[in-house]
Amino acid sequence: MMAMIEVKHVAKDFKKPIRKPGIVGMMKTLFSTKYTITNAVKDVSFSLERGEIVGYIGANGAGKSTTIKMMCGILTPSSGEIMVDGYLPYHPKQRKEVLKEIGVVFGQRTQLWWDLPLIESLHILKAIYDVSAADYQERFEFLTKVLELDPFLNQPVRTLSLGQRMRADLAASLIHNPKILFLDEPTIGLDVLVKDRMIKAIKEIHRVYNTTIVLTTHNMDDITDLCKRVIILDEGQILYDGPIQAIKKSFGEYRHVSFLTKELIDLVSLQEELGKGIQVSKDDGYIKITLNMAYTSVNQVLKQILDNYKVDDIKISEDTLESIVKKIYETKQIS
Ligand SMILES: Nc1ncnc2c1ncn2[C@@H]1O[C@H](COP(=O)(O)OP(=O)(O)OP(=O)(O)O)[C@@H](O)[C@H]1O
Repeated sequence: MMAMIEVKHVAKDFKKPIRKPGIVGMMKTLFSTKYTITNAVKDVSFSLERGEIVGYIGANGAGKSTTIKMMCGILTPSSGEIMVDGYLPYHPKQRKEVLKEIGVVFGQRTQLWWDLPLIESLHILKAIYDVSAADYQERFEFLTKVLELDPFLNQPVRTLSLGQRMRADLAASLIHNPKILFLDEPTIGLDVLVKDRMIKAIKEIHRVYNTTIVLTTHNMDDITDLCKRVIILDEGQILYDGPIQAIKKSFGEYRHVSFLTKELIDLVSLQEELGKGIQVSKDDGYIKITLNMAYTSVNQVLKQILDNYKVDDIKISEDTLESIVKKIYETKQIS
């Protein structure tokens, strides 16, 4: 079966003339042949099957938006090839076909007509995408329900709150029932409640339409809630592509036991007492023990603490995806 998205050895370089200061410099810049080259994306390959949801993550400037823009046909790769449902998105003759297949939400800016009521924007999109009346009605009802658009359908987009605007944008990106949805920071700036509703709606859309979704975000909760697979990008290259569970496994062999006691504790001797694979530190009044499960167990550590100290409070935690990903960015490697 053909993959829904196939990215093959794609690279993208941006060429920018080196600017010289002042008006004379500006004139010189115009005729200059000197450039700086940014290799925003270097040799990236992956493929997505129909209905997959993948988290495309990486630090600022890693090349995420550049990849998304190439998959949407806004930018052309410097080398390599991208196929979206069998079409080249940046090919002038195939662009139109690809646009029918994709929906895009850029959290940072709206795609809607600012002064028009949402309902009118949806009507315009219906005409642009040539959606039949029956299809439009079915999707409109579904989207109005899952995204709770009713209260503000008749308001101009510029008067919407950020949460309402994001929901409106998501509805607009889906009115032509695309097979693929690109979400670039869809929950940026949203409060926890609104964010949760947005995530729920995306899940429901995926359940009903089996949409292939590429999600770019800095919010690891979104990734954990929505994706089974992540692609981690670093300086234009893929550092990891696989199940979230596997990263958690390879980095998640650490547990943290934190306890509160009134007793005076010498951290160095505590560390020696507890043995191999243990690190002891202070954390907000608590004594924090980080243990490597390859050497010891939470049970063992708990027993030692409770046998030896009078404990007022105790907490056990594991690394969150957030802290694991931070470690991966820092060490730039994955075991
Ligand atoms: N049009 C452009 N012209 C020149 N350089 C660009 C252009 N677009 C992006 N870049 C550069 O390419 C690199 C990758 O940028 P990109 O926007 O893809 O990163 P990102 O992973 O989406 O980052 P962020 O999380 O900050 O959105 C950056 O160094 C950026 O400055």
